[in-house]
Amino acid sequence: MQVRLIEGVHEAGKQVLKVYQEDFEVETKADESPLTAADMASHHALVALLEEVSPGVPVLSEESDEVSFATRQQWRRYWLIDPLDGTKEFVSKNGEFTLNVALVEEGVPVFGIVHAPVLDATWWGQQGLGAYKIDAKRKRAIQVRQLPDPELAPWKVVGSRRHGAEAFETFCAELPHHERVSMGSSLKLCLVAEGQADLYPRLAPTSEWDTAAAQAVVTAAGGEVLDAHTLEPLRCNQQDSVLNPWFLVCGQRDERWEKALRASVKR
Ligand SMILES: Nc1ncnc2c1ncn2[C@@H]1O[C@H](COP(=O)(O)O)[C@@H](OP(=O)(O)O)[C@H]1O
Ligand SMILES: [Mg+2]
Repeated sequence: MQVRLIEGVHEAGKQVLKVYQEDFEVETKADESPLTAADMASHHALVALLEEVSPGVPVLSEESDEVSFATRQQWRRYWLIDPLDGTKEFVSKNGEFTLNVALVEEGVPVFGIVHAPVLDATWWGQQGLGAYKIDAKRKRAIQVRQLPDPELAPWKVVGSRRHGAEAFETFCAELPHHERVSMGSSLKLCLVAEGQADLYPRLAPTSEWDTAAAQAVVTAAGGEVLDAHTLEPLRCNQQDSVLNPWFLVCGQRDERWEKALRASVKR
């Protein structure tokens, strides 16, 4: 099943690239976020793919009509997709956008694919099977890295290009020696999954479809995606709202970043 899914996500990625390479119009959604023909082409391609691969399993997409919590609560497993995460990066043409497909079971993202068509890179992970990166037609296993001694090698902290700057600054001010990297979309979580970054504090809003696929990759790679208040793993489909709490992605827990988090998260 993974092979067909990855192939299908790549096909959807090609449709996204076709729009990317042409002149496209940008609409503004009710929540002021941008929407392009690429978001919708990817949405339709991914929904068709998932209906083909697993008929009867519900699909919730950022671009679907809203589904009531009363209905969603009945779903033991469902597909959760963000057809184009990082639409602002897409519009500004920096390549840092992704297609995201997650399988959620009992609130836990157990399988996920994140695909970045411009970077020609795909990350996928599955509970019990590990995490992998495919680029330039090469597939390799990935895992989070051990936090280095910051005196010897700076911690690498990844942040959004556009969101949550103030709390991010407070967090970083409390950290030992570190370097920062900016990145768009769910690629930030993938950097932690493959050991290119140690921490991604997301101290700003996101929705469950923004994170579920990459959370599956991070956890399969040995890391965690934790609620910034409780330090419990993020779970999907637990409440009416599809908004995530503020969260932090890490390879491993450490008292030094937990202290920085307490300083930057209002309780
Ligand atoms: N106020 C808000 N509420 C919910 N999600 C928000 C938000 N502001 C930004 N986001 C989410 O953050 C994502 C982009 O994050 P980043 O800038 O770090 O890449 C957006 O994904 P989309 O591009 O899929 O809309 C959007 O879902
Ligand atoms: Mg998104």
